[in-house]
Amino acid sequence: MKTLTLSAPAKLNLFLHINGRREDGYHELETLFTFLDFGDELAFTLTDTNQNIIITGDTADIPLEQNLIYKAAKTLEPYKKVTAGVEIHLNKKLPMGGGVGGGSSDAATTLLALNTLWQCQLTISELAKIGLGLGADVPVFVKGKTAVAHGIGEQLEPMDIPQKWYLVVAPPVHVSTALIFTHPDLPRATPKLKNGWKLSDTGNDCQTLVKKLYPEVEKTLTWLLKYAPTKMTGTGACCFAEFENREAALRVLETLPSSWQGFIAQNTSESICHRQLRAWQN
Ligand SMILES: C[C@](O)(CO)[C@H](O)COP(=O)(O)OP(=O)(O)OC[C@H]1O[C@@H](n2ccc(N)nc2=O)[C@H](O)[C@@H]1O
Ligand SMILES: Nc1ncnc2c1ncn2[C@@H]1O[C@H](COP(=O)(O)OP(=O)(O)OP(=O)(O)O)[C@@H](O)[C@H]1O
Repeated sequence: MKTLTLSAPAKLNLFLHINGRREDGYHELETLFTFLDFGDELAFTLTDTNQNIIITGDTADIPLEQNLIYKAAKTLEPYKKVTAGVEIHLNKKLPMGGGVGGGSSDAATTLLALNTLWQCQLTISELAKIGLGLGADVPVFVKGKTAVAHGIGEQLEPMDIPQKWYLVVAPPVHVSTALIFTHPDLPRATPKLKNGWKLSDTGNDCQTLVKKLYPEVEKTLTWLLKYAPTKMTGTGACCFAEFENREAALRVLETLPSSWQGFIAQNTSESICHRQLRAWQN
């Protein structure tokens, strides 16, 4: 059996507005998702042992039952049309809980890969619906197109945006998404954008609160802003600065303080996972 190796790319929220809070505690969002050509790598190999889902690689810190890769595979099990288990090897490159959606992207890549390998024959829309049960950010990775999202992040309107280079910096702090979304000081009443909006008029509604609670995030934003337009992604802690070309981004990466981790990448209108999966199928 051949091994199917796919990326689980990072996402950036190029803006993130919170428009309201729903009765179930989730928030109504308006956010622009794009994908980066950098991410985790997952290798899928079918095994003879039915009912068996084995995860190897960089998963040591995550209990199996909570691992989004495992959860995604378990969710697809009832749909499989072949008698086979799977071994999934994870090469983790994205900071965990960093706002770049690493866990959600791993889950989406797992759904897409196993839908093919296990011949589940689910459509992308059906997979996205299943993915929403794993996390608000999973559907956008399943659909794999740069998009403005509404609802809790699942109503997606694909959008063409220019390709840029990004320097993404992960300060050494972990921000809990749930903590930010339950905080009394989070602004929750940004109006929906009107037609003709410009990216320069948008922001991240979580940023002021996260800066206050995590001074390392404030330091990172202040440092990056010396070089380029900068925002935080998701609920942090990662921050990204936007550049017109690779060389400019690389020059700033080379001067990054040593306690911060960073990488540079380009945004892609389609997730690289989708491109790789198509190439494998043909
Ligand atoms: C903020 C974003 O990162 C933007 O991309 C995401 O919407 C978060 O997506 P995620 O990590 O997949 O979120 P989930 O795992 O579904 O939810 C984590 C926690 O975030 C809060 N949450 C998440 C999404 C949303 N629209 N409203 C929320 O209030 C909920 O309190 C939930 O307990
Ligand atoms: N395979 C996985 N990779 C990363 N995190 C995982 C995975 N499985 C479960 N998790 C859990 O999910 C949490 C959130 O992970 P993730 O990296 O998606 O956060 P994030 O980048 O902040 O995403 P978001 O922007 O969607 O909030 C982690 O703290 C971790 O405990």
